[in-house]
Amino acid sequence: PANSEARAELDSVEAELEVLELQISELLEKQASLTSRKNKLLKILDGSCDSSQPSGSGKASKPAFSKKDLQHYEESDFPWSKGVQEKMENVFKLSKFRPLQRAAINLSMSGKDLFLVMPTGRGKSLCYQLPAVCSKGFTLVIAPLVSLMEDQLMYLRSIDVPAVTLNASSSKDQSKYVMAGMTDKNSPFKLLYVTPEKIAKSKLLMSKLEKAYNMGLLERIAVDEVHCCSQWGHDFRPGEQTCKPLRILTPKYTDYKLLGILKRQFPKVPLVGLTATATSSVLKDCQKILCVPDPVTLTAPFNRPNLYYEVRVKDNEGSTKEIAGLIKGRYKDQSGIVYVFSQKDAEVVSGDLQQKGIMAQPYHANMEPSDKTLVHHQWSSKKIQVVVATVAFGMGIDKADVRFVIHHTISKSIENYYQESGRAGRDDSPADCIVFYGFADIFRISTMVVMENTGQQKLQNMVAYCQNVDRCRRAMMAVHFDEVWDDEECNQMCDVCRHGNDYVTMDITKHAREVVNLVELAGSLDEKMTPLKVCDTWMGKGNAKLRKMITVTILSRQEVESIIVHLLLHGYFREDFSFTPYTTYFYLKVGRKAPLLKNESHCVTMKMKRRVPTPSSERQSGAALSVNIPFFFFFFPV
Ligand SMILES: Nc1ncnc2c1ncn2[C@@H]1O[C@H](COP(=O)(O)OP(=O)(O)OP(=O)(O)O)[C@@H](O)[C@H]1O
Ligand SMILES: [Mg+2]
Ligand SMILES: [Zn+2]
Repeated sequence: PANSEARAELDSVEAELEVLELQISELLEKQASLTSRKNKLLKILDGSCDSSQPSGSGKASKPAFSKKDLQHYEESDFPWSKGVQEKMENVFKLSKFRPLQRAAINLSMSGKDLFLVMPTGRGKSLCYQLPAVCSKGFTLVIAPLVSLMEDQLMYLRSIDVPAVTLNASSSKDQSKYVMAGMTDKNSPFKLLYVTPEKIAKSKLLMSKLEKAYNMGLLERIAVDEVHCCSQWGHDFRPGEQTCKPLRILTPKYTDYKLLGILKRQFPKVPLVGLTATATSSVLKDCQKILCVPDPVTLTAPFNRPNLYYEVRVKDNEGSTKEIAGLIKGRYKDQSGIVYVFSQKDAEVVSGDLQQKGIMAQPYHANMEPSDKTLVHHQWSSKKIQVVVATVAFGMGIDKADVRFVIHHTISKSIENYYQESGRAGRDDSPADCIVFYGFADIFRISTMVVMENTGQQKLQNMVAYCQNVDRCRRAMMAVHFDEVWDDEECNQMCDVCRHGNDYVTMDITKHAREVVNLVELAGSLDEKMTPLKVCDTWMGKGNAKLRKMITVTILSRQEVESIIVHLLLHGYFREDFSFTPYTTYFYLKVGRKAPLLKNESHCVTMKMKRRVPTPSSERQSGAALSVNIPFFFFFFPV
C-alpha cells in the first residue's frame, strides 16, 4: 500500500513537472523575444547597426571592450589605413572587408592583443596576413597542421607575399635560410609559419626569435586554431575527433600548452589568437595558457545570410536518387560536397552518383594521402563536380564557390553541422545546405558517439533540429552559439521561414500509449527491441507472439518513425546500448516519463506540418480541424 501511495504521488509530481516544463519553455521563448527586442532598441539608441558583440572577458576586472570602442576601430583614418587599403586591393585583390576584419586589423596594428572568433571561412587569415604585409619586420604564425600551412604558403606565394615555414619536414638549407632571415634587417619574408612543437622543442628557433625581438623585427604573433591551447577546446574540430590520421598529425594539447613562453619572452609583441569555435570559458583558459594579460575579444556573428538551410526526410529507398536529381538539375555544373556517414558510404554513394553520370569522387580518412590531394585538386579545379566525403574532408578546404553541401546523413551535432555546411557559399553568393534526415541514421550515429560524454545530448539536438517544423532553422542554431536570434533576420533563407510554418499541434497520446506499451511488453518477455524492430512490430510485422498482444497501428511508416523519435527526445523512451567486440547495438527501452502515460489525464502532443492537399481545405483549416479529421490526414513530415 505504501508503495502504491508513493507511486500515485510520483505520478502527480511528474505531471506537475510536466506542466512546469511547458511553462519554462514558454518563458524561455518570451525571454528570447524580449531580449531580441531589447537588442533592437539598444541598437536604435546606440546609433550603431553592427550586430557583432565583443564579449568582455571578465565582469569584475576592466570594463569590457564596448560598442563605442569597436566603432573606433572600425574607422579608416589610422596612420596605416591607406597602406592597408592599398595592399588589400593590390596584393590580396579584395575589394572590401568582411565584418570585423577591419577592426581586427586596426586593433592588431595598434599593438593590442586580440582573440578573434569567427565562423569558419569568414577570413580570419587576412586579419594577420594583411598587417604582416604592411609591417617592416615579420609575423610569427603558429598553426597546427603542416598541410594547412602548406596551403597558406602556396596561396601567399601565388600573390607574391614572401612566406616561409619551419617544420619537421623542412630541409637543412631551408632551415638555415629561415634562421638567417629572421635576424636580417631587410626581413626577406613577411610571415613565418611554425608548428607549436617547433616552438616547444627548438632552442635555436627561440634564440633567433629573441634576437629578432631585440632588433624590433618580430612584429606580431598569430596563433591559429587557438582553442587547441585549452584542453576543453579540443572537442570543437570534427576532424580531430573522428578521423584518426588527422589526430596523429594534430599536435597534442601539450605542445600548445607551452606557447605561454611567447608572451612571457616577448611581452611587447601583440598576439592574435584565431578560432572558429570557442566558448568564452575556453577562451579564458587560452588566455591564461598563453599568458595574455588583457586581450580584446571580437566575436563575429555566426549567421551566414547567404546560406539556405533545408531538411528533407529520407524515404525508404534512401536519398541517393534525390541527391542525384538535385545535382543534375538545380546544381548543374556547380561544385558541391555530399557528406556521408562512413568510408563505405563514401564509396557506395560516390559510385551510385557516377553511375548516374555525375562526376563524383569519394574522400575519406583511409585513402592514400596522394589520392586525397588528387581528389581535392580535381575538385578545386572543377575537373570533378562533387566530393562524396566523410568529415575527414574538412580543415584546410577553402573553395569559394561551393554552391551546395548536402548531408546524405545527419551530422553528430549542430556544431558539426554548422561547420560542415558552412563550407558552402564562402564567396557570399547564395548556396544551399540540405540535410537528409533518416530514422535509421540516428541510431547509427548514436552508437558511434556512445563514448563521448555529451555525445547523446548533442545528437539529440541535431535530431530536434531535423524534427522541427515550426521554428526558423537559424533560430535553432543560434541557441548553440549563445546568440539571441531574431527570426526576421533569416530573410526566408530556411525552409521553415520560406514555406511558412504551417503546423498543427497534434494529440498523440493514444499512439504514444500503444507504442510504449509495446516496448514495455517486449521488455517483460526479455525481447530486445531495436528501433527498427519497434517500428515493424507496431505496424504488424515481425514477431507473431508480440503482434497478438499489441495494438497494431494505422499510421504510416514515416508517422511511426517520427513519433518514436519524438518520444525518445521527450523521455518516454530511452536508449540502451549493448556492446559486442565487433559492434554496438542500440535498443529502445521505456524512458523515465513513460509511467506518466498510465495517468488518464496525461497528454502528449507533437507539432506537425499541416498537409494542405487543396486550396479549399486550406481555407477551412483552423483549430476545429484538428478535432474532426483523423490524425494521419495532417501528418506530413517535412
Ligand atoms: N574581405 C574579403 N572579401 C572576400 N573574400 C575574402 C575576404 N577575406 C577573406 N576572404 C576569403 O575567404 C576565404 C576563407 O578565408 P580564411 O581561410 O582566412 O578563413 P578562416 O576564417 O581562417 O576559416 P577556417 O576557420 O576554416 O580556418 C579565403 O578564400 C579568403 O581569400
Ligand atoms: Mg583559418
Ligand atoms: Zn528561417
